[in-house]
Amino acid sequence: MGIQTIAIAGDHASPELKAVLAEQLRAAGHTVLDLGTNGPESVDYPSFADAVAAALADGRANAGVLICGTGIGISIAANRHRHVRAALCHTPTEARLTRLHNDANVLCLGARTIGVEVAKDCVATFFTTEFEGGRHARRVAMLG
Ligand SMILES: O=C(CO)[C@H](O)[C@H](O)[C@H](O)COP(=O)(O)O
Repeated sequence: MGIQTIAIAGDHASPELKAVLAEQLRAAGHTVLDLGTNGPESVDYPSFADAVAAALADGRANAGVLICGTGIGISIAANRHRHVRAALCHTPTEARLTRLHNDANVLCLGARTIGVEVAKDCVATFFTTEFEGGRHARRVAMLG
């Protein structure tokens, strides 16, 4: 994917993992736009999906990472936005294939469902894998 400006956000399940992943992304040379949340207070995941979607829409970021407890709610919310292709990944294989086949622009992770090392591997794979194009470009275009 090359060096990106990456918007990262999540709900109250996310801050610890988010901090680790933000540091990983910065160490890899990316610019990180942290859109919260940064504390343990209970918040609502759709707001954070909307914040990353807005950053992608207005050009403040080229890609995103979203985290909630399972990654499910925040991926549902993110995919309500037509310009977002958010992929919930539990393995680096899924992270690789969603970049190759779906040109996913937002990686979703579950802070309560995968370990930090697997999450880091998913991030590393997602942001170093290029979209394959070809037959997959036709299908991605059909997503609207
Ligand atoms: O949306 C979710 C389920 O797909 C996330 O896991 C949320 O983080 C979770 O629902 C938050 O639950 P909590 O009991 O309010 O911490």
